[in-house]
Amino acid sequence: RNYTELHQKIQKLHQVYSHLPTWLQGVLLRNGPGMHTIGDTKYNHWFDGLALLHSFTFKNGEVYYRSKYLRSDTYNCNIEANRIVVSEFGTMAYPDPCKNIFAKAFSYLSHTIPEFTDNCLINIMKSGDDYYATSETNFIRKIDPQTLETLEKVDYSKYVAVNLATSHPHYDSAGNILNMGTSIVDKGRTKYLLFKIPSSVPEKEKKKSCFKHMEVVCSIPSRSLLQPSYYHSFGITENYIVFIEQPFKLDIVKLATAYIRGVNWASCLAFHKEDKTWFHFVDRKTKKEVSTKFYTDAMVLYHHINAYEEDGHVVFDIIAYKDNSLYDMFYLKKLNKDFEENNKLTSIPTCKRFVVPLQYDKDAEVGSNLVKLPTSATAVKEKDGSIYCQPEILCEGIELPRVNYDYNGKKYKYVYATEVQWSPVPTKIAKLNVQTKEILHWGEEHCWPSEPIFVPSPGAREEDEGVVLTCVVVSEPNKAPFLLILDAKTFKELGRATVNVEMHLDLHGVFIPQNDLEDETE
Ligand SMILES: CC1=C(/C=C/C(C)=C/C=C/C(C)=C/C=O)C(C)(C)CCC1
Ligand SMILES: [Fe+2]
Repeated sequence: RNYTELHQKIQKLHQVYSHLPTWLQGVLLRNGPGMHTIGDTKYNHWFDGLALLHSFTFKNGEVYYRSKYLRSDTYNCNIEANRIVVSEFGTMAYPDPCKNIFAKAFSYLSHTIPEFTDNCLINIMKSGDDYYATSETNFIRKIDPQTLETLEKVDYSKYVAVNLATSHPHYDSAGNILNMGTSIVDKGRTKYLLFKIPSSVPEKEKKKSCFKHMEVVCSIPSRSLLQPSYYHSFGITENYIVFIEQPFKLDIVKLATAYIRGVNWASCLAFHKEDKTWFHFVDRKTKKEVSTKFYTDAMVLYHHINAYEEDGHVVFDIIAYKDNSLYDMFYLKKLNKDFEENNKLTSIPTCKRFVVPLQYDKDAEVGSNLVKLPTSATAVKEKDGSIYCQPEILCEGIELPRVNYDYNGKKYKYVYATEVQWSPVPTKIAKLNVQTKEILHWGEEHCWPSEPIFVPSPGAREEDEGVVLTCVVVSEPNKAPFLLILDAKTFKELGRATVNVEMHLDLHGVFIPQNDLEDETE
């Protein structure tokens, strides 16, 4: 395969047309796995693919498309060797020992933690005026949001003791990043760290990066020292951080010996269906964890939707599964032509609301439900003082949820998400009203829409005043993919911009308003 040729093709700008609201100016920037074959080698899992960034630029009523592979160290090493030389989630690979920056992986006998990949394929994070491609290892990669060029690599572990970090950070009202990571360096003290990256540095230290000012906000010890939980996101409210310690766990001993055993990282993750799922609430002001033990049954979740406080309760909405079959669905050998028939999810994504009474009557009787809000979610006091929570089901079959971020941490109404049935590929997008459970849909035959992103209109007064953007891949041959713009209120189409090149199925992204972009030099 001639990669040089492919790169040239995808770097070309493609002008496309549509009728758009005039205020919609900026860049929709998205990330996801793009290249799964290198030379004669193939990745095993969809989440392994080399990151491919793509963007839609809205400028004076026109839309321009471009895409570019993230030039990570992983990408460069693989392309140079013309084979996969860096391990990913579902593929174990062995480096060229002599000319490789991943040489540390070879000294695995003396290091517990292998050197991870910087193939940041999951999401985009905003740090001050800068943008980073993110994944779940200790590396993030700065990118230029306009040219999609790859810039410096940042190693979180140089600043705080994390080996893994989520690709779904949160932002406070001042634009500071709040993220969580797991520290497995010191096996006796495995813990989850909540850390903060300031949005700017003091004027006199202008040469320093925001990362030099990173700080640990608090740490939560792992229930199991050798098996910390895996987590893909977390929630925040005005006063609390919501962290779910699920029984889908990473086995540190397995991780440390994966290279010698020749197995992938995915095999170091296991779902313990007999365990419980523990909820942690950290007070953002005092940085102390709420001491009451709140738990629910075993489950697996990737995405938090939103969380807020109401009358002494923390309400949080998530997308949960009965088991970890989701990860298994994305093995590429299963994603063949007949996957829609052959690859049924054994557990459907379910949108669940938990309502947790942080301030409850301490004299309440054992066995009583402590939830005082109108919901079918319960929280029952047990003999030992712990509280067993059961959710209210909001709906089934949605994934890749997004909300109007101005309502993040606050009482809210709307979730925008993709809709999946019993297959991992979304066929519709949905707008769910979490208060009434009413749902609006958009779908068209052979269309596979991406995570929908809500963009508020200027001066919007209502939560759903704005547009929803989704990239649509068309499964029918010779039909072009497109960007779809929906009115967020009605879910009616406002326009579409057709792309004349192939477009890949992606994961997550951001919309960057024109005002947040540095002036373009044409
Ligand atoms: C490389 C690597 C990892 C990669 C995880 C990835 C790539 C997860 C992707 C998750 C997605 C896309 C979820 C969507 O809901 C681990 C297991 C953290 C740990 C070891 C090293
Ligand atoms: Fe995600």
